[in-house]
Amino acid sequence: MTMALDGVEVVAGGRRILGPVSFDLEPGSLTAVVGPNGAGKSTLVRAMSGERRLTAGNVRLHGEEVGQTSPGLLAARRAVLPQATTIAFPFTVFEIVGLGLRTRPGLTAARRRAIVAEALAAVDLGDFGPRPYPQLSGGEKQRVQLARVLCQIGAPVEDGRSKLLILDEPTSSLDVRHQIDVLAIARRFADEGGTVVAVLHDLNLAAGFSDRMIVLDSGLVVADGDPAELLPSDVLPRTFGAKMAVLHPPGWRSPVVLPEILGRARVDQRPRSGSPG
Ligand SMILES: Nc1ncnc2c1ncn2[C@@H]1O[C@H](COP(=O)(O)OP(=O)(O)OP(=O)(O)O)[C@@H](O)[C@H]1O
Repeated sequence: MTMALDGVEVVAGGRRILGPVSFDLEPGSLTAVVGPNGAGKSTLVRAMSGERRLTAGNVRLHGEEVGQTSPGLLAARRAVLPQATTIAFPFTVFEIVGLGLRTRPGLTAARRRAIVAEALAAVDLGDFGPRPYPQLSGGEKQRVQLARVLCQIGAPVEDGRSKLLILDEPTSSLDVRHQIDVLAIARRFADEGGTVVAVLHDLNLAAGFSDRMIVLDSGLVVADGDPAELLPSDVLPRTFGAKMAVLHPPGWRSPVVLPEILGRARVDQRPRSGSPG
């Protein structure tokens, strides 16, 4: 087991915003965390990464409590792509991505350059190294941050331990092709023995790339299972308060869901019979 959460609770502003939550993450898996705005998804991933102090319970990474693990050791075993990263200084893309390698001392300068170049190529930013980071678009910045995280984490498995990649809305600023590219990188990391947990708002992307979907609502896990089974169930419409149409494209691994309003919108926009125009 890579990570174990046991009775995790977080209280903030006088109310419990997460928990109690208990589950395990296994090597070789990609778990999608979905849920409405304010459900506690970011709080959960920050608790998992050791960035958020727990009010109760514990989070163990390979048996060691993350709250008790040194920052250096944590950085070598898990990497976190946060929801937003603000960097105002005119660092180049090379410099930002290279920051990920601070946790991997002992590499030669040539090796560091090669790793950074490889990570940039993986996120389709092969030519972006010399560019000033603040000038990039939102989606380009998000992919630079993923490259930094990939540099930090290195191989999916080291010393027999599965490394943990924690991604908070990694596709929020990305076009459809780059959404798929980024989740394919995460999928590959899991297929090679790493462990991935990703907060995603796109339920179809979540179902397409994950082996397991955890649905969070009001700080609690309301469903946890195979996305192909969860998508057609009543859990998602109930949790999100949105009617959903379930489609089963022939040959697809998982069904897809669409908000029902999409099917009606064009009809509703047509002029009513008898109305002017
Ligand atoms: N420090 C804090 N003090 C008080 N309330 C907080 C604090 N941090 C988070 N919250 C509240 O806890 C709830 C969960 O926040 P969180 O950011 O984890 O939600 P989320 O599921 O990631 O939402 P989104 O989809 O909008 O990103 C929200 O209602 C938020 O307002």
